Amino acid sequence: MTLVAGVDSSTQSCKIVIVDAQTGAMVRSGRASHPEGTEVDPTLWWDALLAAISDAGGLDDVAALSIAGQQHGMVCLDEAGEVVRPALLWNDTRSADAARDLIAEIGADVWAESVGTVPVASFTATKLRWLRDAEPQNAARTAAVALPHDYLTWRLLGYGPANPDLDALVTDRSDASGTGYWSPATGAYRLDFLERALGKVVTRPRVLAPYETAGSTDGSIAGVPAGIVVGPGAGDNAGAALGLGAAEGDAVISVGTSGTVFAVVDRPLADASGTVAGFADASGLFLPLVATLNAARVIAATAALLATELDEVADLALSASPGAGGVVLLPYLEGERTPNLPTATGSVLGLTLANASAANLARASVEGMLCGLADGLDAITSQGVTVDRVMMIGGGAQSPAVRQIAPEIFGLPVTVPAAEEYVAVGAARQAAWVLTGELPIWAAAATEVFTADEQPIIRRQYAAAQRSVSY
Ligand SMILES: Nc1ncnc2c1ncn2[C@@H]1O[C@H](COP(=O)(O)OP(=O)(O)O)[C@@H](O)[C@H]1O
Ligand SMILES: O=C(CO)[C@@H](O)[C@H](O)COP(=O)(O)O
Repeated sequence: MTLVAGVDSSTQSCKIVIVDAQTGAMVRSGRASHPEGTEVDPTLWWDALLAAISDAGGLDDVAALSIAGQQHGMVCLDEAGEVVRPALLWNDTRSADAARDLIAEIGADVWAESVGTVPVASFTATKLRWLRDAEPQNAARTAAVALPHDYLTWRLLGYGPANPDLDALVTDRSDASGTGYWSPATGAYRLDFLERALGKVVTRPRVLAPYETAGSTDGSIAGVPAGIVVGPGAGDNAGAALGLGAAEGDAVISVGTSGTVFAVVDRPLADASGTVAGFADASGLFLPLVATLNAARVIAATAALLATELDEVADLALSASPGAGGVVLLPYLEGERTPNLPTATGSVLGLTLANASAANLARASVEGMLCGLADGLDAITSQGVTVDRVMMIGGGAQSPAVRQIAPEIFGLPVTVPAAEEYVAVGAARQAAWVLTGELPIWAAAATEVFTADEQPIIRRQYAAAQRSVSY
């Protein structure tokens, strides 16, 4: 049996799966935690990757490996291969003003036509503009900019401070498309956009084709044997699409640290409103995507508010009626990206003596979080993307309340595949593709389908609450 490995270096943790390259059957897995915060030293992600590999029993019998990861994070390297400053993550909103400036300079429509996206604080380009203005000494020291998964791939291939070849950095289409200076439509960097953001052009990772090899491990890293073929990797959402085998007609909703809604389509999208990001996918196609900053952790925050556990929040939420008796939670606990409200905070509205209960607050938190994703799904279909099936993944999809309430809000059945690390599975599938030259067809995961009558009151009162709050 030939084994391949896939990694998901996500916001909260690093996960690795080791599977049979031919069938995708799980053999073993491992994980390690990431530090909290919206800026993180990338060397700690590297430490977590090595810890996850060890937790999974090592790579001695693994033939190929790919790394997928959280998108957009700004990893700045100097000429010596040292990290210049902690990486700003996708959910760090300090570059909101930089996003506004970049749009003002050339116009949202030019951004969308040129690179498929309109700047928001999440994207790498806006973080680079922030660096240029706020930390010019660090901008001056920056010789290369990479994304989280690019940095890990580079380190895995034996590069780093001891072997600082910045020209050896590689990435893939899906993650490159989240920078704001690479075009999914042309497959080329817009160096003028990179220069506009950072004030200079620096080394950036070479963009590999979906099944092009990045190289092989060289045996220089303790715990990583020589000769493992390394794939180009992917952004985490594109990795999940590959892991699920998402096809035309499928919309995937991920309830992880971020909330995302995305679909695989055969043409690049350019939404000048900025709501839908016209990303590339990991198979050579395209991945229109809407992201929110507030998803699974809204439920965790509600558990903290109610001084209880996640399971109890779900039980409470399911004990309340649709609409939570009129209580609405606008879940902007980390600011928000869609809608673009980087400085917003969360609000609870509609409280009365009659409805003020733990059950209604629990339901309102699940409803509010899902309403943001339902708005995202609408934005994607309004771009002409056909959706026949909604699939829901991510840690938050393990909540019985999220599963059962989602169809009331989406107005569609919601398919939840068996709990699995689909980003890491997608990376493993890519590794098998790179190894064999053929994208393997793996059996689809078992699924559970959740249905419910649509409850229009939920989105109606959520929309009214949004209109009533000014930011
Ligand atoms: N049963 C559950 N109910 C609600 N949230 C959950 C449940 N299980 C896991 N989560 C949440 O899912 C999140 C992790 O999901 P995951 O998809 O791995 O995120 P990421 O990939 O962004 O790190 C955590 O915030 C965790 O609290
Ligand atoms: O910013 C985006 C997508 O544009 C996020 O989806 C990040 O890629 C983080 O992913 P998770 O850690 O939540 O999986």
